Amino acid sequence: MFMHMTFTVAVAGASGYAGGEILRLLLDHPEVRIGTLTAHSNAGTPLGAHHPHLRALADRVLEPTTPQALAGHDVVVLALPHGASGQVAAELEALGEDPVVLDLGADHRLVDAADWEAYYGSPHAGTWTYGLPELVVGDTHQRARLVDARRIAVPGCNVTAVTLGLQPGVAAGLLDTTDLVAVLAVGYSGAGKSLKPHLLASEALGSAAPYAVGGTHRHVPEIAQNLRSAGAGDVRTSFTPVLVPMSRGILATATARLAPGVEADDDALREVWTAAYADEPFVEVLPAGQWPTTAMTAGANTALVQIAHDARVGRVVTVTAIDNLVKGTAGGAVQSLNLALGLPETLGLPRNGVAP
Ligand SMILES: NC(=O)C1=CN([C@@H]2O[C@H](COP(=O)(O)OP(=O)(O)OC[C@H]3O[C@@H](n4cnc5c(N)ncnc54)[C@H](OP(=O)(O)O)[C@@H]3O)[C@@H](O)[C@H]2O)C=CC1
Ligand SMILES: CC(=O)N[C@@H](CCC(=O)OP(=O)(O)O)C(=O)O
Repeated sequence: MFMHMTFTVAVAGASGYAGGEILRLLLDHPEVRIGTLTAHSNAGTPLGAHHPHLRALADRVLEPTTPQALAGHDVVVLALPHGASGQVAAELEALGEDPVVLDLGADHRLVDAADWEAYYGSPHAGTWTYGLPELVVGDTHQRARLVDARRIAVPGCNVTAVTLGLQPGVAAGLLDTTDLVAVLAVGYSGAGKSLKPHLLASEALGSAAPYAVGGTHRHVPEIAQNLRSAGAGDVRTSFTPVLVPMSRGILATATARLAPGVEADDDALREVWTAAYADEPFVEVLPAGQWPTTAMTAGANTALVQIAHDARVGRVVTVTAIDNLVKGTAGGAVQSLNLALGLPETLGLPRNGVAP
């Protein structure tokens, strides 16, 4: 049993998609009181102008994102563009504040500063405790490190899907990680709420569009970092995201050759994946023959996984569906926050999607 306590949570970037989604979840979280909400260009406007579905907070006026506005809370959520979150976190610390800070952006995810500089082209802000409880770390899981953590770097949404799909096979030594191929169907909310001409409905509806092709996507080093944590040596991933006309969701198809000398059929693979996630509240391997869809995970903090062996080409095929805004961002953040605060990991988090 845990002691009931109320934690005050400030959300920076509350006008955006990730900020709005964590507010949706926190409004139904029994141990949380929502404190200051901030924005940037939309400071001074009411939250209801940006998230009409969050009716209980409709009249809350967004303050400018300053360390002073975020001070005095138990928890601060940074739902800001990368670069901005590192700066705000440093300013908050300079003020002598030590809340639990969740960075939903990329600034504190990577361990290797050279990786950061190569993919983001700016100085590295530092490395925080990585917020993927299910990540395999040697003989244990990342959740052990999240208990009592004060600074949490929430993973990228594409990374979450690819990591959860491949990780059991990597941890069991079944996969050749030097030849990974990941192709993802990605919903538009992943790109954030700010106006981008190629995301206008007139451009995007009825069309599928690849982006960050040819190994340039910023999630490539983060995937490698996670799979190395799970036991891989060299990790090489061909990573291609494809925007598809849906507002939420990621369907990640990640494939790999079996490691030299390993033989496995569908049933053997399913046994490994199922055992790996048997105790996970938010990762499910579907029954044989059933494949994940994004609709099955919409609104839920659940990742759905299926595996097959394509014997003709000698590749293991994993398919993983998540809601980018829930398990891929805000839900994963609340899951890690629960661990950091000593609360049950599943508190306030939906497991079932809203399909159709
Ligand atoms: N969307 C997703 O599926 C995912 C997002 N993330 C990460 O979460 C973070 C937020 O993303 P998302 O909500 O989608 O983005 P949005 O564009 O929807 O929201 C961005 C938020 O940050 C504020 N903001 C913009 N520029 C600045 C600045 N220079 N300084 C301070 N605040 C600023 C905006 O305020 P205003 O409205 O006032 O301009 C807005 O509140 C990003 O780092 C993103 O990479 C991670 C995983 C998935
Ligand atoms: C559709 C779209 O653009 N999606 C984003 C995913 C958002 C995310 O995870 O971003 P960060 O790692 O920067 O936090 C992308 O692929 O970059």
